[in-house]
Amino acid sequence: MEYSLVCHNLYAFSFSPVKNKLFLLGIMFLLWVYMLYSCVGYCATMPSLVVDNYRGKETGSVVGKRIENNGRVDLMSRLLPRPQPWVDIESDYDEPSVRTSSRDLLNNDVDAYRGAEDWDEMRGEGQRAPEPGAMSSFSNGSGSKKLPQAIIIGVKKGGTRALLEFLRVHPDIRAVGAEPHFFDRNYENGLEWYRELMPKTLEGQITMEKTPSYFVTREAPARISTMSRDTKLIVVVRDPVTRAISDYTQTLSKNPDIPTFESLTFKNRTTGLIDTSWSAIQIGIYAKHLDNWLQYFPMGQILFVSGERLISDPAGELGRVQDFLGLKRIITDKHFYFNQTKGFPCLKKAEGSSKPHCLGKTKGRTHPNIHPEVVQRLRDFYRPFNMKFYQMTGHNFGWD
Ligand SMILES: Nc1ncnc2c1ncn2[C@@H]1O[C@H](COP(=O)(O)OS(=O)(=O)O)[C@@H](OP(=O)(O)O)[C@H]1O
Repeated sequence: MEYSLVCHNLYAFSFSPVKNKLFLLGIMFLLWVYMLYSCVGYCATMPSLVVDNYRGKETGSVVGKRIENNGRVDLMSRLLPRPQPWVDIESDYDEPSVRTSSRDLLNNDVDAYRGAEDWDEMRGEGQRAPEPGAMSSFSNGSGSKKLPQAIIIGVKKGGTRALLEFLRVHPDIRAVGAEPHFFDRNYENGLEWYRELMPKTLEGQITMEKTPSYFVTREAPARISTMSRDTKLIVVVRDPVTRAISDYTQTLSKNPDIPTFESLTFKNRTTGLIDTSWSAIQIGIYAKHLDNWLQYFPMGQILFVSGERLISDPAGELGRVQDFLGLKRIITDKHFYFNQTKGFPCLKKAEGSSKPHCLGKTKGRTHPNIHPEVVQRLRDFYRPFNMKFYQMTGHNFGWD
């Protein structure tokens, strides 16, 4: 009798509609928590999830701040839609390395006026060192942060952003979107600070960064060699005359009142003496800068990418770079298309996206018309340096 009463009560309890609903809700909640957890784990291990605080700002979110916060907030940031890695993060600070006091402004000294070229969302913040955890991937994914094994060290306006964005398509490359400027401006922060900026990588993946000003920074070769003598160096070089005009165009876009290109080029217009203290001119003397690197690195450890070919045959140049990095040639012709409107090759699918992607509006600007006589004078000026550079690298870049 007692037994049947207990059974009856149990039966009534387990099949009461309220309890049933509560039970179902409980199961659904557990399932939801499980799915959420799995999703976080999955997101964190995806190789392409690179977010930095600058991107966070770009997309109008506070992703950057979240990444530095505690686990719960960090978890939320992972679940938010991933900001696309290319979205107008086209860096790139102006060149501070070749300075003279009178020319600070025109030499794009970041302290004089911080250009933050292309990196629109950084404008007006003043120069500051990137914050660890702010530039790299999600902080809790699998893998570990490593110092870069390969660095794009130059040259400014050579096509460095295009090369890095193209390389990021490769599953074995993880790169910092922002320019860390560690070996020129932030060296005192120490290697640990630098490593913290890097995205997490899995075994076999290569960590990369690009800071074009390294190529003209006197201390950079020794510093990089101290980090690791095995670091692979990549330099994107471009006709120094067009490079100088591109550099000037960038400065002009931010400071429309600067003197003309012509007047900045010459120390003395009548004698035709070139002002080599102007960074736009100085950077293009590639042979001189390369000499400094060769004191610390053998030629075989430096790859020169043609900025011109990166536009006319991106897959060809990318093939060379992948070989140099010891990677399988995964980035090929089929990754690119020529965008008529942009006038440049673009990616059919950018990293982590299924959409076509061209670089932003600050890459591929229209250059001002420069008087042909000035261009000719510059060609004459650079010719011997170019010849020396061809000789040193064993490669004729065809600028003359
Ligand atoms: N695919 C593609 N799309 C757009 N732009 C391309 C591309 N490939 C190379 N380039 C050239 O890259 C030049 C900018 O060079 P950088 O990225 O090295 O500039 S920066 O130093 O980082 O500011 C930029 O220079 P300008 O044309 O003078 O703007 C471009 O000519």
